[in-house]
Amino acid sequence: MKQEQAKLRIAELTEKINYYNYLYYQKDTSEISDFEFDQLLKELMTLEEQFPALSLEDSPSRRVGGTITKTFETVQHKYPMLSLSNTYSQEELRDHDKRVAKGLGDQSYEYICELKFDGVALSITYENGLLSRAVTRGDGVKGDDITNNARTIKTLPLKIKNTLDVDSVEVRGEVFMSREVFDKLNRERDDIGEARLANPRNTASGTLKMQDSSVVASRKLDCYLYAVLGENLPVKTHEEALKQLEAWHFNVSPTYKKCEHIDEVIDYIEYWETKRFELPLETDGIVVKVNSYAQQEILGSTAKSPRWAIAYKYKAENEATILNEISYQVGRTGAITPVANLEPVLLAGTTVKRASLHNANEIQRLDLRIGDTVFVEKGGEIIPKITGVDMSQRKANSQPIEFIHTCPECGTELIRKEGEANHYCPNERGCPPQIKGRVEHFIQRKAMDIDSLGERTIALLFEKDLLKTPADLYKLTYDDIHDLEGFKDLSTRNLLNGIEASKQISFDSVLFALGIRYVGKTVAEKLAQHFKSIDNLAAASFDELIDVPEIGERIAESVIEFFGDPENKILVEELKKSGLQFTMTEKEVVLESSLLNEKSFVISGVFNAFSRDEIKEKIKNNGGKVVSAISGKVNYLVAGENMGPSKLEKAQKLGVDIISEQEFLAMINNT
Ligand SMILES: NC(=O)c1ccc[n+]([C@@H]2O[C@H](COP(=O)([O-])OP(=O)(O)OC[C@H]3O[C@@H](n4cnc5c(N)ncnc54)[C@H](O)[C@@H]3O)[C@@H](O)[C@H]2O)c1
Ligand SMILES: [Zn+2]
Repeated sequence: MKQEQAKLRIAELTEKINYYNYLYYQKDTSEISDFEFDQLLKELMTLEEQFPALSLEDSPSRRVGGTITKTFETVQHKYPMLSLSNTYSQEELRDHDKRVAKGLGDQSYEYICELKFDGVALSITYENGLLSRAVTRGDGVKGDDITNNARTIKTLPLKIKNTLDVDSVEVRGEVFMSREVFDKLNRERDDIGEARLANPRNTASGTLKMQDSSVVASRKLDCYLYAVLGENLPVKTHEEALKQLEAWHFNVSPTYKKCEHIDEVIDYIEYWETKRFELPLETDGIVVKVNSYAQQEILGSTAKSPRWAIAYKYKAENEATILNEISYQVGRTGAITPVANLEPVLLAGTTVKRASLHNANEIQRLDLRIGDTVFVEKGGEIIPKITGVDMSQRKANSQPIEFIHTCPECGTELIRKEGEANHYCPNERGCPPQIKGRVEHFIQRKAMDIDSLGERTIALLFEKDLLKTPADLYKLTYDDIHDLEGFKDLSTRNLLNGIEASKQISFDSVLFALGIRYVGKTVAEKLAQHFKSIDNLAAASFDELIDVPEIGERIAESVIEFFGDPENKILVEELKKSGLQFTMTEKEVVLESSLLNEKSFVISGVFNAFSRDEIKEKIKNNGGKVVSAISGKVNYLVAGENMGPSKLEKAQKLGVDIISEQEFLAMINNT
């Protein structure tokens, strides 16, 4: 390539990479795969090596890709947070090993291999053992202070036993969302007609930057720690750092391994290539780090990444197979989801027969045709996806796929609302999956919690014309149920009792159960707290609705539409007559924060600043739980003066963290 051409290409690559970085780090979206992105960056670096004169000072190859946002306080990192150089080839990994060997002269060295967790890097500082600050990587030099959000991560201790006797220590790790939590979140979004989230990494990253910590807490993020930094630490190797993190009760993935030779590293890579799909989170490769800190220092870093570490990334597994047919599913909200039925193919250890296609746009984007040879890819997701078509195999007479026009369940003509990707069946009250789906939504645990009623029973009742709306549940008689296939006396009474008990479920849950589009559990809680009764809510104007914190225009419109529908008015009236709760009772308190979410406390002794009851109150108001007896499940013992020695002894034996009143108050920012 000539200098002139190279200059143009460098400019083009720089612009592209900056654009994808912007999407990835600011908008939490990706328009291309990581592999494609890494190829662009690699091409840029190769050109810069060939033509050093063209290499720009601010080239994306020289700096960490992320940026800071304006919504959080900006904090300077004490030690820069770098990126990792990466490779997809074992050969390049061996080259890296040779460079390490050369850099270290004749010293022998070891590696620690870890999995590369696909989440977001976080730096967390503990001052005198207490979590004082958590900062995102940002641009590597400065990051966002997201301490309150980090505090909601259940496995991240708010306090560590300061055994090393240092004032301040920084730990680093990867915040992630487990596959299970991610899938559940998407099911919940399907349930209220909300668009699906793309992947756990982007979701974790977006969640960490939310303004409302209680929403962050509900998202159940987790964190694996993999680094300890600080002055005068008695830690000399990466392995010791990991052991220290374990001793401090941080969540350390047990998957790391010490390797004495690059061949062992390759074995590790091969072992985890498919095994990693059994892990609870997504991983996209492994990280190989030189173990000795002294040797890490000899090797040093570039402006962008350390020379003592490298990431080996797995290429997503890809197979070709035939697209046999497209089928269409109707969801609870009437949304139509196309599904690709494939000629079975073995992929990453499992047989794949189906792939999700999301919506009509996706079919169009891929330009799919029946009989096409398509490429199927499986990341960590349960449902694989189609990434492309092998055009060379396309049949001459094939036709573009025409999306169905009528509902496969009820025959109604489909609609597609402006600005929405999905087609919908508008026959809300006559379309069987929508009717059954509305009842399934109504009875779920987070709603009316009628656990003796399942999908199968709902279908049976529906077939017998006994269940067309949730209100019909409260009209069911003993005989109606007893006559159903599989029901005996006891199961019939259980179900009737479950339905009866649901009449005591609080208003916010009832509101969620109604299934108003975009009104998830958290939004229902906010609306219930604010309006106190269904009548107030139904009478609220658009402006009154959007005045409620966290309630946007889309939700406001949806609420107004719901109550504007006479059928819904009838439903609410019927449910009221059946005795369901449609007002908020006084004692349902608003949480001050969720800083102590899922943490349990025992309190003992006499306190200075507050009474025992006040401390208990504070724990509950911040989302924590107060229990009376010490057990291994208790997180903290708040110890006052004159506390009983047996409690103390038991807590010590079980490894329960013992904290003072001041330490407790610091946890909830109340000093
Ligand atoms: N698809 C896109 O549009 C797009 C855009 C930008 C970036 N990306 C992807 O992001 C990558 C660049 O991201 P990056 O600069 O954050 O670097 P990186 O993700 O490749 O590597 C550094 C990061 O790895 C993480 N990590 C996970 N497990 C680790 C472990 N055990 N030890 C140490 N670190 C661990 C840390 O968060 C660390 O900050 C690119 O290689 C690309 O794949 C994709
Ligand atoms: Zn229909």
